[in-house]
Amino acid sequence: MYSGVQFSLYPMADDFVGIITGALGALDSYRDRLRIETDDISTLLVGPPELLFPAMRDLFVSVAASGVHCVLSASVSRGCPGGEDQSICDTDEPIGSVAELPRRIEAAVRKVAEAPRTGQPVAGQFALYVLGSDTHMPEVYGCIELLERSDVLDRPKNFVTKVKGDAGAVFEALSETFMRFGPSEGHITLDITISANSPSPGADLRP
Ligand SMILES: Cc1ncc(C[n+]2csc(CCO)c2C)c(N)n1
Repeated sequence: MYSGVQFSLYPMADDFVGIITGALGALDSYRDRLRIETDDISTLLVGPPELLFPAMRDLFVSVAASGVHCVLSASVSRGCPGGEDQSICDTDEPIGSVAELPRRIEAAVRKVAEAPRTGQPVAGQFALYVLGSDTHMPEVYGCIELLERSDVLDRPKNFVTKVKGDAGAVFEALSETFMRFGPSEGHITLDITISANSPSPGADLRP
């Protein structure tokens, strides 16, 4: 199954080139397991689905820890038809609807509870899109139940769900959403925005 992400980091700082280039160094420990390609718009990660969010978390937290206001925008995809290079995406993890929804939510809640915390608060919003499926809403509501039970749900908004909390919990909840919801063989995508250190009133409150 082809899985990967195109993501961009936007640090609101004069030295954005140095910050982005330095942040990409945080991916070095993943380079043997992920195909990584950077261009002027974004960085591509292709590889096992369980590595995509830890890699983005490490990169994002490495920048956010400096206090700079930064935003990460990501389009994550698995099961995209026609993808080449699938063997690098091999995984032993259970993917998608291999069990009834309540069991998958339980397993995901446990994983988020066990995820290491980073001490870095983040806010974000995302949408889960289950493509080519007429039973997508239970999967979306299941994912929102996971967020609520993991204490990272902020609130629903038009077209997206808002999340907040420690980066460790938020990235793990998004990873679990990617791994456990939607059909096992089908195509799903997540459209994600994560922010840290925003000067907006009420943003990023310590969880
Ligand atoms: C994760 C990530 N990858 C690529 C870019 C695109 N980009 C914008 S400025 C810059 C540095 C100068 O080359 C690069 C690579 C991004 N913003 N974030």
